[in-house]
Amino acid sequence: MKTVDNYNFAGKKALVRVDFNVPLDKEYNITDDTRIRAAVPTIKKILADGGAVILMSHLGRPKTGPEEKYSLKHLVNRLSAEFGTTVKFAPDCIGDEAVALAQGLQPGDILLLENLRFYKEEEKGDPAFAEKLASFGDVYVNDAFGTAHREHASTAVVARYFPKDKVTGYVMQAELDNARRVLENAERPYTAIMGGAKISDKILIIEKLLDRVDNLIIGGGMSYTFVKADGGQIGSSLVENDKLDLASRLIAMAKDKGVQIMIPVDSVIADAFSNEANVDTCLSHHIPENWMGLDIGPTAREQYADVIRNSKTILWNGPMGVFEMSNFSVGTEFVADAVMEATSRGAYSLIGGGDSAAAVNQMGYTDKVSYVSTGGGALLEYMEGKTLPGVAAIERDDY
Ligand SMILES: Nc1ncnc2c1ncn2[C@@H]1O[C@H](COP(=O)(O)OP(=O)(O)O)[C@@H](O)[C@H]1O
Ligand SMILES: O=C(OP(=O)(O)O)[C@H](O)COP(=O)(O)O
Repeated sequence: MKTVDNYNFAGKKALVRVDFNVPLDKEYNITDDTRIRAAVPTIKKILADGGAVILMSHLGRPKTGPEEKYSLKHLVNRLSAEFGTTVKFAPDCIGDEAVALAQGLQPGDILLLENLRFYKEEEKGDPAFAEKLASFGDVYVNDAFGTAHREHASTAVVARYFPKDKVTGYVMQAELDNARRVLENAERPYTAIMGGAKISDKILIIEKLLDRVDNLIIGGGMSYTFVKADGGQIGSSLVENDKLDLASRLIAMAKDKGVQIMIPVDSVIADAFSNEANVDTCLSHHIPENWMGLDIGPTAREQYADVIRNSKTILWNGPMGVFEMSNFSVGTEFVADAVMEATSRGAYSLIGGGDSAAAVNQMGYTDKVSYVSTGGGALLEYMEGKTLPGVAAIERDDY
């Protein structure tokens, strides 16, 4: 492996792709800094060698250019405090100002570039955009495990401009080492728990996981696409209508493969997406019009906890409900409790994803599970046996 440990950064400018896609509240305070803390050792290694660091990341999923709530400037104070230096900020990730700031960097300096996704070229993997980013550094470091499943300009394409000087960081190495252990040696019963809101990304992964797991537990916003596909009435719950056929096929496929697929029998419902909304409980197949499922219900909780407690390997990505709101956090807490209990009895529990890590931290369980990964989708894709583009771009000489 080409890693930061085998590279001397003295006198070099390191272009470091990190995953600083952290949750922010309405006042733009960081509500969970797991991904920032994770990136610190790599940055410190570069600085200790006598290098300078140019940090680049995305934040959220901006659709049409710059937006205040997706600005990485909200992270500057946190980073400056962490490193005991004033972290410089380029308010545009490319262009004259960024060029001048990068050129002026001295050993020990840190520059943070504005959100790469303010340019559509980032997600398109545009080579000209990647080349502009590449011009800032002498060496490319990819430490963004959470985004390693994306073949974007900054996560993969940029590596082409550093044929000899490209390495992975400590986050990437630790994550891959840990995930590989589970991938190659999962004790049974093996249970995957999937939830959250990124349905179209994660539903595709289920098919591959069906070849590996004994139980597949579905919760969170993803549930209602399955409930609707199964003929249920889901009110105004989150749904991806173009994935209904796929959801039906997955239910049938699980039966064929002898995998127990679990969809929440009941849900906590609300008449608005708010903690102040009216709240009730009902069967997930009979959610009234204009009400939405925002958490798994009391029966589903018990059923899920039962299966989890009896598992020997647990892979969990995505909260069971809108855990950020106290009225809809019980399902996630229940599942977290069961994961913790199974772990204390010797199971290996791997929990991944920005929001999932935040949920586990919020409950104080981080040290009571086997490993908390900074990646959600990336972890799942790796666990289905895929080569991650962000890793391939570093490892392959011909990328
Ligand atoms: N039933 C639901 N309806 C709408 N959103 C939900 C529901 N359940 C969970 N969510 C939201 O899903 C988000 C996390 O999804 P996701 O990004 O897929 O997870 P992770 O970041 O852990 O990979 C959380 O913000 C949570 O509020
Ligand atoms: O938060 C992330 O992934 P996750 O929600 O799967 O944990 C990563 O930063 C990737 O973000 P993306 O799914 O918008 O490419």
